[in-house]
Amino acid sequence: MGISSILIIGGKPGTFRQTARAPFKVTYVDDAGDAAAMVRDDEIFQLAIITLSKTGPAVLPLCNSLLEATPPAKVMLVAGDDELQEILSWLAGLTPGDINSFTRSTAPLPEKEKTVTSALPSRFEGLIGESPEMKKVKTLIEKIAPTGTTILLQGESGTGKEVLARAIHRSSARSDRPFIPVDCAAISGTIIESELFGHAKGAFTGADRSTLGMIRSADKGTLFLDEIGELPMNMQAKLLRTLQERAVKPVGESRIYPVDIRIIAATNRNLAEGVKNGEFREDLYYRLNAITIYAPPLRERASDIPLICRHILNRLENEGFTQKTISERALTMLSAYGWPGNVRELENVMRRATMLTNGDTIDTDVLSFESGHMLALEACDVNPGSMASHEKEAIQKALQKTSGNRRAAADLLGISEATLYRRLKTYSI
Ligand SMILES: Nc1ncnc2c1ncn2[C@@H]1O[C@H](COP(=O)(O)OP(=O)(O)OP(=O)(O)O)[C@@H](O)[C@H]1O
Repeated sequence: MGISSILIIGGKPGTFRQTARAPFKVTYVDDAGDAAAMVRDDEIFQLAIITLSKTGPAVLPLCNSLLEATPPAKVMLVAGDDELQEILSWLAGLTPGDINSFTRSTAPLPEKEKTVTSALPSRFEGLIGESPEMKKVKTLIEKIAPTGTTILLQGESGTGKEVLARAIHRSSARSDRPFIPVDCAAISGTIIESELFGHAKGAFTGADRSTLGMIRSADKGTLFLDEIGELPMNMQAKLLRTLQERAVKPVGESRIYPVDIRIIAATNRNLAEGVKNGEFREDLYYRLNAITIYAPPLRERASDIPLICRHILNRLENEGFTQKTISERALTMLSAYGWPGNVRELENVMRRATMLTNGDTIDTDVLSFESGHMLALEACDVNPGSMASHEKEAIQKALQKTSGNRRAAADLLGISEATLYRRLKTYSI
């Protein structure tokens, strides 16, 4: 079944930002009656967290609806906002796989400590790879994670920089405190200051209550600044001051608040180049790259591909896909590919292949990717001609699955409609 979906009832507005990038769907509802209506309307939740101080007597019928739903949801009752806040910061650090172990360990009225301990994921969970390149990275993490040093993660998109950051957090003394990821590229320039540093009530139009901001939400924990190279110059200056003074000044406030955070920053750009071009502050660059870890691209650790594929297949099974294995021939083909999108692209290829495979075993006929990136084809029993025929077959299967709907087929194949049209012409389909 593997529904990665959580319902949260009650709680203070503004406390939920921590789970904004959590790798599962989170739905927030203020009112227990509304929540019960959603369950009656057949919305499926894997876990419901109910704040008792906000729900009153309506909690009983709601619990009944959740427990009687098909499949039944796990229910966790928390007393008030403080407990909810603690659980949310902890959820933000989980992966979809963790959710299963978490819910397995959750009784309707859990003892908090017991639940927390049994749900704690292992340090390197989600960081799959036994190649010499990955082993080097893991050894480095073991050495530097406990020191609390600021770390800069460099690597191409999709190489697993966020996975590495979570592993560092878990291996540190801060592991039971929040891990707050911030995608600097995804927050618009106008709100980034208040998102990061918080704001006072009335600081600007629409600021009807004060907020903590992500930096203070990460107090005693780890702040993961993804795509740091995209941070606007004025925010770079304010971040630098925060790091130097270990204090935050929210927008519209005159006072400053001390914070104790570990920073892990990540970028797929060459930051040193950015400094040279005047796009990134040199002082902040030196502050951030006390230690740099390079996330190796997948093509440089192709020996990890079979392990990662198995991991992805397990994850897909947890999401509700039927169990599949992968043929040796398909693995050989995957190992010959250049993976410009790294592990993220491999996940997409495996997801598509799983959807297109009717039997138990994923084979080469359902693997589709840009053949321009094939490597060393002569080293395996695959040649560019067979690659084209596999691609053609994958397109035909996708069109069959979508009853000829080209847009849906393009989505299934993970390519644009324009690319699909070009391929249809090329292969005379
Ligand atoms: N070593 C790994 N083992 C298993 N899965 C991985 C590994 N590395 C990355 N992934 C998976 O690949 C996907 C991309 O990882 P992640 O978001 O950490 O990459 P990233 O380098 O931060 O990408 P970007 O630069 O685009 O933000 C995620 O779904 C992650 O779970």
